[in-house]
Amino acid sequence: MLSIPATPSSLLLSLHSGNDTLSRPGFLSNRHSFSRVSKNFEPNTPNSRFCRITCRLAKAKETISTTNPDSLIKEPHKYFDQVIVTVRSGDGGHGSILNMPNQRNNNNGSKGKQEKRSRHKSSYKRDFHGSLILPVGGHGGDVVIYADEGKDSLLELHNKSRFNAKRGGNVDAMGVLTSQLHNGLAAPTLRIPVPVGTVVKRKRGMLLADLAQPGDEILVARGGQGGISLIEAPEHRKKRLMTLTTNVMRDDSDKVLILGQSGEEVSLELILRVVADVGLVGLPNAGKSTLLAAITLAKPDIADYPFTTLMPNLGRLNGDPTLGAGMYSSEATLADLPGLIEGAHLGKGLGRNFLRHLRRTRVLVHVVDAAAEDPVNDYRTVKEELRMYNPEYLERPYVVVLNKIDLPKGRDRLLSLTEEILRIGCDEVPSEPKMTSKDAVHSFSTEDGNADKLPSQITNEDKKDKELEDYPRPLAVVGVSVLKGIRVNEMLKEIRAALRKCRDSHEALEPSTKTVRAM
Ligand SMILES: Nc1nc2c(ncn2[C@@H]2O[C@H](COP(=O)(O)OP(=O)(O)OP(=O)(O)O)[C@@H](O)[C@H]2O)c(=O)[nH]1
Repeated sequence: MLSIPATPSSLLLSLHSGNDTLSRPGFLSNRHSFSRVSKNFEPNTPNSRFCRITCRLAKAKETISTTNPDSLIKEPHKYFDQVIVTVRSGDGGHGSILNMPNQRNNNNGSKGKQEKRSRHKSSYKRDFHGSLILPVGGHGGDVVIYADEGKDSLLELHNKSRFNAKRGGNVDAMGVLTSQLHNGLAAPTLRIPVPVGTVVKRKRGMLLADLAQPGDEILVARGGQGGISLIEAPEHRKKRLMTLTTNVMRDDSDKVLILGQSGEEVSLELILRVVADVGLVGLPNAGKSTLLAAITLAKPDIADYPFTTLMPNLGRLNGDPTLGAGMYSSEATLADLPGLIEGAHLGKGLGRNFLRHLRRTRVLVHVVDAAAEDPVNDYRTVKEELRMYNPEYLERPYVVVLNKIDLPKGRDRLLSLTEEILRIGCDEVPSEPKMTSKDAVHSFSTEDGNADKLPSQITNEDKKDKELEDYPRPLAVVGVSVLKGIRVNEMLKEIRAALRKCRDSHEALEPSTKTVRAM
């Protein structure tokens, strides 16, 4: 029987006496935070079988949303790649205090009945040493974050930034040990999907994982262990029981063992780094999204105004058909990044956030509008922004695509533009080893900028002093019209050649790396 007078902040609970009921672990749900528990036996009640518990109801926690939902809709590009979430693993379920069955009513039990019961005892579960196995509370739910190919941004985690795993089940016992007793149910693992390429860090702390491959996962909060069960026995029987099991309750402090351990709560920072083999860069309106749509099945937004692309779009490039059966090995992922403008590395335009998404690419494709006012200057502007953000980007193999040659202005200047662009840069191969695909996948930063320097990038500041002419020339310059499908195959050939070059140099690098490791 449970009577609940309705007062907003506190409840007066009258519980049916059962001392058992009160002492039974797990009876008091941990959803209520008890401020004071007192057993005042009512003097006027006929049998003093009522007790009073004063408690305060904890308000259900509202979902913590750090971001205004309006800004999420209006400015998704500011939030899609970074979020702070709080996760809590489940508490362990409680064990139980049990009595041996023949402890009860042992006054009126005959010798024959006791014998029967002791025979019955042999059906209890026992371990290898013959000791009784007593049920334990269920394990609290773990929290796991995993890379899911179906996710492309962290936006939805801004709406729900708190995750609680379930608690383990209590041992469902009525206080008497029987052979039918089961362990409390283990709570399921709470699995949170994030896009491939998400870096998981403790909030303002250490890096936990880089979920760079589909299916990569990390356990971020371990569920609490379930409590154990103990047998309560009168003093004179304890010694005998100890021969049966070590789980005999010795004093009141043993009750702590019965309670399940609480789960852990952690705040995490999730940072998305787009994972792609090829990064498309260029000024707004150069035709990057049109290019992606022309050679992959991606359907990015395309319009003739700048900054149509607000978030990186990914597309899958089919393998090279000339390779026959091996064509699948030459498949690649392309990332169309929002347009860069002068000052992008300082946060102008859509900001520097997008520059960091080039970090994991191996090949860059500069898309230049050949029909623009000054295409060479546009090309230099983009290269300058890359250099100011991370000079290492200029050392990656790249192809320049002079787009819109269907327009007379573009077509007429194609030759002169190609020559001018090929003049910017040098033939020299940089002395430092180039970033390999593996490095590219595993490079990440604690914050923007150059905080994630690889050993080979330590001299980045020095590199910023170099001119554009001191960095390698493009592998190829191709004139195309991605809209009209003019020379698109030639462009594909050059992009695939650049990818192949990366793979070859990566493979060539591998044996020497092994030698260094062996030494
Ligand atoms: N004539 C012509 N127009 C093109 C060509 N390629 C793209 N365009 C047009 O150029 C405009 C911009 O194209 P997008 O693909 O959105 O350009 P973007 O570089 O992705 O632009 P942002 O999203 O601002 O970065 C659109 O109107 C396209 O139709 C081309 O080869 N020829």
